[in-house]
Amino acid sequence: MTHPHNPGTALDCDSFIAVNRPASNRRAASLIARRSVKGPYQAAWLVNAIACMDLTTLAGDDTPDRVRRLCAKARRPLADEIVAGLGLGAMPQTGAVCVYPTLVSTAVAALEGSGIPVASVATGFPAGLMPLDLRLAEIRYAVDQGAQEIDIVITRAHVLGGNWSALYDEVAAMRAACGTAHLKAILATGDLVTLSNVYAASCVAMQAGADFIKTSTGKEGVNATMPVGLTMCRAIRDYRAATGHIVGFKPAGGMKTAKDALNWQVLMREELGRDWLRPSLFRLGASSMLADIERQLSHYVTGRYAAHHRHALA
Ligand SMILES: O=C[C@H](O)COP(=O)(O)O
Repeated sequence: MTHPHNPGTALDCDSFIAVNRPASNRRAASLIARRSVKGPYQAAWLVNAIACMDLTTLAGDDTPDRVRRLCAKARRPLADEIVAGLGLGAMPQTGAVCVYPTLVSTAVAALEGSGIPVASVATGFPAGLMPLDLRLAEIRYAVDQGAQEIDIVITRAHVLGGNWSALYDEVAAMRAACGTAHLKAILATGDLVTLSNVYAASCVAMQAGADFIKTSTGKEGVNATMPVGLTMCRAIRDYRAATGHIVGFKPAGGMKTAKDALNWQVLMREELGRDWLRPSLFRLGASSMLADIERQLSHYVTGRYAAHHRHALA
């Protein structure tokens, strides 16, 4: 991740706004309905989605072998004939590989020489219900293992109780524990009830120094949705206007199709502009989206769909 760290600001609860859900739903629906990306443009956007993907495995039965296979896929996400058919000069690579802390060293070794960073979830992922000192120790462990990006989870109770200073202090302490690693703050928006809470939590995470704000762990009942994404993008925009600091966005959880990859990029393009359509400011967190992207690109190149089992992994 080449973008400089977000230095954060003091806590500023006056920056919160009330978010109108029906209006957000309408705007999110119209964004998708109005934009249809076809042909070579679609292929280019799908290749960009690969470059912006945090290729993820966060399952209870993860093993070093699974992580090594995932890392091999991160290095070579497309078959050679697709890369040649698209006329790409080089094999694309994913934006990062995202794993649990105990698998960071395996991923670092498997990605050696590729330049692909390892992201680690931490802070008692996915619920975060652990004493703060243990959550901070987990961050330091993941960084020591070689993680360059840390995906933290926030204490949802701080949001639900409106305890903004506690949320700010928690994220600021996590920011400090990350050292030079980038901090991505998972808001677990499916647990936050209102879009106004999503907006306020976004503001506090950014003020406390988050480099990215991320929707979901993939474990909540509701994961990344467009109205939530819209709300978070508006918070990023407003934070930049107020402070000049630039923060990235990561939708994550439940995204499985190439169409999802296109829709999220349309949201970025429309709400934050072209500058956000790159891995330093945009990531798609997904464990099972790459296969459909590869399938659609294969169709673009060959004119026919390969069987699903041809693109089984990730
Ligand atoms: O951060 C990434 C998510 O945990 C992935 O969620 P997913 O397994 O639903 O794609």
